[in-house]
Amino acid sequence: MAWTGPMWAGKTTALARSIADRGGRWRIGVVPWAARPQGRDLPDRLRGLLPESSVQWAPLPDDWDPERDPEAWAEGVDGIALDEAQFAPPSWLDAIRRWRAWGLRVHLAGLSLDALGRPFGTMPSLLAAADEIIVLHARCARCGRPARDTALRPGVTLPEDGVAVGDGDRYVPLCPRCWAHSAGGDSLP
Ligand SMILES: Nc1ncnc2c1ncn2[C@@H]1O[C@H](COP(=O)(O)OP(=O)(O)O)[C@@H](O)[C@H]1O
Ligand SMILES: Cc1cn([C@H]2C[C@H](O)[C@@H](COP(=O)(O)O)O2)c(=O)[nH]c1=O
Repeated sequence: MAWTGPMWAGKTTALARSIADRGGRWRIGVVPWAARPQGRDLPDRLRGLLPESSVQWAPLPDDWDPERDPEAWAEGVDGIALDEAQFAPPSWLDAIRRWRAWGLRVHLAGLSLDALGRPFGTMPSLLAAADEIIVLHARCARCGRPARDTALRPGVTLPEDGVAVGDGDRYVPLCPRCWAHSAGGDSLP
């Protein structure tokens, strides 16, 4: 199951809620350290959203890559969850198929598009293989309508690979109309 949408859409919150609703023992995936948002410890943040009693934690180490040993990480857990899945290595796709075949639940949350509207990292492939996808919306920072996209703040640029960790200092959620205006310089009708 996968949750996507722009930044501030509530993806992390929905992921945490889904784990709490299911209960059991979960491993929470951590994207490679280098790509993690500075100052935001994702497992801790997820843990803070979950009632301690309903979930047993088995966090993955920072440098974990499922290609190395998917069996080891499936052992003793009912599910595997990953936040910021756009940063996951491509080997997640194969590992997820195996985990599912072994009867594990796999829950993911991440950005499908970068701030230039391009498919972002591994997330589009992970969505293509998902059994269920929920697209969440934030609130457009310009007009308040439902926001499907994340845009760059004026004067901020994005590297070619689309990766620039950050928060409201770099990004804003926008509705399709305001995003087109901001990205293409279209005038609003
Ligand atoms: N423009 C916005 N639209 C919607 N939510 C926002 C906005 N700005 C801040 N928020 C806050 O962000 C929270 C979403 O947090 P989170 O679950 O971390 O989302 P995501 O993982 O999608 O970035 C909301 O509960 C809301 O309080
Ligand atoms: C749009 C966009 C985002 N990022 C980074 C910025 C944040 O560190 C994460 C997204 O976090 P969230 O949980 O969805 O709020 O991704 C990026 O690197 N490139 C982009 O284009």
